[in-house]
Amino acid sequence: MQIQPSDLGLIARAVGLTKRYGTAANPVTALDDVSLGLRRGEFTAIMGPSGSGKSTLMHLLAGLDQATAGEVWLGDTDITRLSDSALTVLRRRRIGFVFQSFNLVPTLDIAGNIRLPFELDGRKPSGIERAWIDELVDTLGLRERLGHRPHELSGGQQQRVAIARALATKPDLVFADEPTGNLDSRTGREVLALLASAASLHGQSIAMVTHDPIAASHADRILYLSDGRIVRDAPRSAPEEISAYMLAMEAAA
Ligand SMILES: Nc1ncnc2c1ncn2[C@@H]1O[C@H](COP(=O)(O)OP(=O)(O)OP(=O)(O)O)[C@@H](O)[C@H]1O
Repeated sequence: MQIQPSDLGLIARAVGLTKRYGTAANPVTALDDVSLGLRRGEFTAIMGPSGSGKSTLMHLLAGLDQATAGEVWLGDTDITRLSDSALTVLRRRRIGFVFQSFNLVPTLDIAGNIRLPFELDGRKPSGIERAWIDELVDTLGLRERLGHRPHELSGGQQQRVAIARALATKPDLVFADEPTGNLDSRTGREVLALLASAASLHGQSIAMVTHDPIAASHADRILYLSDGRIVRDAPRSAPEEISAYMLAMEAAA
């Protein structure tokens, strides 16, 4: 019997993932034969110097970009073989995104933006889902802002709306690109605690790209990338240790 990734408790898996840009004469290998598994309920930080391939890895795992070679599995589905429309549905139902360019809809108010994933899926939130959205809105301090439009909010507040929207449907997998980048340290800590509890309490898998050793210290696992390869797969670590490793990587580059 063939072992399926879901049997191993893996929510996502990359096998021999490679991404090249540029021309044959002048190729850039952004990701070089990367294999990894993301476990159910695990909060993973992805770190590495600028240009090491972090965003490329996240985009490929989320099916937002096509690999040059290799496979990406979400549960039992090889998403590199899905049609665009099947991929869109799978992404909508199972993946949440918190990207730096928030992607909030300017014509919708904050409440509408947070509910958008349900609208796009053609359904209304259930009672339990509404209670969860209320909890997110309160934790993220957005209660007073629900009737406002995105342009009326600060960068940090827009970031928090993007986080509420990404977690609202409790997707299996959440990708976050520098989710605390625009936040003051107190709100940043609250957002990290929220991501950690989404993983530990709700069994969601969180993959977060960050340059911040303090943010990464909240994760269960830290993957370090250098030149498109995973050079270290570490368990939860203290900020000082993460920072020392990052400095050593940058010095060696
Ligand atoms: N569209 C593209 N065309 C050509 N090269 C690209 C493209 N996107 C990324 N690259 C290259 O691929 C490599 C990895 O880029 P990537 O954005 O994944 O790095 P990163 O680790 O996320 O960097 P940063 O921390 O600066 O955001 C870099 O050398 C980058 O210049």
